[in-house]
Amino acid sequence: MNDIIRTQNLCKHYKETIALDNVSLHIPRGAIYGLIGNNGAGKTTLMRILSNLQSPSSGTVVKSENIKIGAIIETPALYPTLSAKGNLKYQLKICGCPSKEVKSKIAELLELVHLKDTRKLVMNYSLGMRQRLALAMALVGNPQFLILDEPLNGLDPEGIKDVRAIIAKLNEEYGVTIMISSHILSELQKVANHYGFLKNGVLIQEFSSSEIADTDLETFYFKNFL
Ligand SMILES: Nc1ncnc2c1ncn2[C@@H]1O[C@H](COP(=O)(O)OP(=O)(O)OP(=O)(O)O)[C@@H](O)[C@H]1O
Repeated sequence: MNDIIRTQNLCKHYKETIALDNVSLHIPRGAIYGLIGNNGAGKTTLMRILSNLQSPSSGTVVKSENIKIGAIIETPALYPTLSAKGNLKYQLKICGCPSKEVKSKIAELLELVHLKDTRKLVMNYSLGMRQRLALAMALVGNPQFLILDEPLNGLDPEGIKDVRAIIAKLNEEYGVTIMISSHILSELQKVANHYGFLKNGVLIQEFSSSEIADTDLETFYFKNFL
């Protein structure tokens, strides 16, 4: 199938709250898919379901065969009393990486996410460093599909630029399909090429950047979200 993942009529209810309401989305293989929605729109719920961390109330998720999924959702799970290398070593062992490959894999991952100060303990990391390490941790299992829930939140402009560049590199050079969420369209426009707009649990529209001009995309966003 051309979509790496799609959903059919996905619904999620929390008692009386409808977090997702009949969501049918399509993420083409190779895309960088920007998921836009205000607070409480259902972005995290949708991403948790796509990552198998949670079940829908109804509806289905259709994944292309044997895809491996990596995800950073809400607070990344890092070991605060270890260094970046220590975190990666632990994760690689859990994932069954052969001992003789661990060192080179750690070097490759640190290089990929532009993380240099590797002796510091993670508890002393800045938000930007944590975000980069979380990305490296999510890449340990060589996922073909990476889900990133608001990875630019709280980063300074340089951090945003850097994480965007890493995302673009993962997509272009490593062929990873990426889903990335944000409240703000302009944060994603420099990197995404497909968009899904989620409003009050409803996927109101999907666009590919090849079928809509930037200015029309912005008009749609301002009309529906501001
Ligand atoms: N575990 C839960 N129990 C009850 N309600 C929940 C739970 N998780 C989410 N919700 C509700 O579901 C709706 C969607 O929440 P969700 O966190 O998925 O939205 P979001 O778009 O990620 O929001 P934000 O941008 O603020 O993180 C909200 O009304 C939220 O209060």
